[in-house]
Order: sequence, then structure tokens, then C-alpha cells
Amino acid sequence: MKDPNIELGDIHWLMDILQNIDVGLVVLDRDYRIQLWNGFMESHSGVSPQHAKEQIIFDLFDEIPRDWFMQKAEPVFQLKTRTFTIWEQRPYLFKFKNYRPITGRAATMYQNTSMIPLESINRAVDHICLIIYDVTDIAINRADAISANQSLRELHQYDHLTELFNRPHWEPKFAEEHQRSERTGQAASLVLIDVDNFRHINTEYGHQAGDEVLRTLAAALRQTLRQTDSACRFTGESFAVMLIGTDEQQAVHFAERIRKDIEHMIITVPGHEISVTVSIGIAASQPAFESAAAWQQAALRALNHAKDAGRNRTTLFQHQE
Ligand SMILES: Nc1nc2c(ncn2[C@@H]2O[C@H](COP(=O)(O)OP(=O)(O)OP(=O)(O)O)[C@@H](O)[C@H]2O)c(=O)[nH]1
Repeated sequence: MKDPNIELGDIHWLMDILQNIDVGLVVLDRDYRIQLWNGFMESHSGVSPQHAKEQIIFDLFDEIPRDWFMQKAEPVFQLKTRTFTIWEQRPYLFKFKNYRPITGRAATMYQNTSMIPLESINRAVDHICLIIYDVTDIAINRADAISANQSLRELHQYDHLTELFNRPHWEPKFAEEHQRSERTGQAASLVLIDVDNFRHINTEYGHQAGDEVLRTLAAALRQTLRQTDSACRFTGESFAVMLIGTDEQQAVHFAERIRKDIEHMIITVPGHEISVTVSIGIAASQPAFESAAAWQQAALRALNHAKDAGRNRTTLFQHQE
């Protein structure tokens, strides 16, 4: 039916717009043969409208999964409904190269795709129109925001000097472990490792050397840990390690190994070679610890015993102490 508002000259304009618009337009017939292919599609695919015309879309673009596409398109033909696919569901329909200078990091253009029914004069839907939007900028910005958030989160979790978890991040994990071991009765041990006479290291070699000692010890500790263990910088010169599924004897074995490793370590700082020792206090989980704080207190008492007994040793918290 002729639309009285559209003059012949207008159609010429409309064709110009359709060819030059920065959006992909494709018309498909009932057999999925291409009937219209605009300038956007030509310039991104390298396929001319003459070549595209009458070709089945899946034959020309094998990256389009036929079953998935038909599942989307059939309701558009039959129910005259629109469908919309966003890049989060499927990054692209047509595998076009991304050419944008700012988001050049993406190899492929991200696309949102609409499918709309096109009614003929008898109101049957014999054709559908695909509208392809280039959303690469949005997708890349979103990916950047996610990774920036991730870095920020990680920044808040770690102690910047030792790269171990910081205490505020570790404490809730420890409290959770306390509840879990209370509930399940599964063994877990808390190990506190404190550098001996660290004040002396700072005064003798300088604060920067002290920092280097802490960094080196933390790195050694990280190497000893299993995936499930979690360590933090507990105070300035002490570390806490939560050993999951580890009873007191196994924890002593772990602690003695790290203590002896540290004892034999030579830490090189400008102008000096430094040796340090550590004292270690261990408390294995037990029902008597009514709170995570009580468990920590027990490990601290054991650590103080190790210090009082002459340092460079491991002490296990005994409940009858
Ligand atoms: N270099 C450096 N020193 C720190 C840091 N945090 C805490 N310290 C120092 O660690 C020292 C801890 O001293 P003390 O608590 O007396 O313990 P200690 O000298 O190790 O003695 P014992 O634990 O009893 O063997 C203090 O001098 C703090 O200034 C840090 O991040 N870097």
C-alpha cells in the first residue's frame, strides 16, 4: 500500500541512508536467502550486495550456527515477534574484524543483533530484517571496568610489602574456618610465626633492610603453602597461617620445616648478609575454643612460650597449660 507521506524522492533518500548508516541491515527470505545487504555489511565482510544476493546466509558465513539462528528466527517469521541477542549472550553473529582505533585491543567486533518481522501486503511475514549494532566500545569498556574492579579488590586484600593477605581480609576467613571446624570436627591448625629480635635488625641494618627481610620470609612462606592454606601478615613482623585439614603433629612438622629453612637462609641486602630466626606458636582447633579470638589467643600464648624459652623454636599450645 502506498504511504501518502512518502514521495519518490524520499525513497531515494531512504536508500541512501540505508546504505550509509553505521548499522548492519540484512533482509532474509523464508529460505534464509539474502535479499538486502547494506553498505555496513559490505564494508565489514568484504562481500558485495551482488554477491550476497540470493545466497543462503549459512553458506556464506559458516560462523553462524544454523540451529541456534533458526531457533531465534523462526518465531520472528511465525509469531511476528522481535528477538534481540546481546553480545553477552553471543559476542557476535558475523565474525567481522574490529577496526576501531580506541578499542583496537578486541580482535573481533562485538555485536548486538535484532531480528524484526517484515510484513508483506497480505500481512504474511515472508521476510525478516537483521539489524547488527557494533557494540565493541561498550564490551571493551565493560571488560576494562571488570578488570579494574578486580585489581581494586585484590589491592584491598593484600599487604603491599609481603603480598600476603592483609589481616582485615584474612580474619573473616579464619572466623569461617573456626565455625567450620567446630561444626565438622575436621582438624585445622593456626600457626603464628614471629621474627626474633626484629627491632635489632631495623636498628642494625636500617628499616629498608628490615623490609627486605620481611619480603623474603613472606616469599619463602608462600612457597611452602598448599592451595588450601591461607597466610596473612598478622602484625608488623609476624605472619599467621591457617592450615586446613591439618592436625597438631602435621602443623608442628610444617612449622619446624619453615623454621629450619629460615634459620639457614642468608638474606642479602645492600652491604650486608643477614640471618634471622623465627619463633612459632601453634594452636590446633579444639572444641574448647569458643571463638576464633580464643583460638588466636591460644596460638599467641604458645608463641610467647617459644619466645620466653629462648626463641628460634616451635611451641604447641597445650590445653592444660
Ligand atoms: N622494617 C620494618 N619493621 C617493622 C615493620 N613492622 C614492624 N616493624 C618493626 O618490628 C619491630 C618489632 O619489635 P618487637 O615487637 O620489640 O619484637 P622483636 O624485636 O622482634 O622481639 P621478639 O619478637 O621478642 O623477638 C619494631 O621495631 C617495629 O618497628 C615493617 O613493616 N618494616
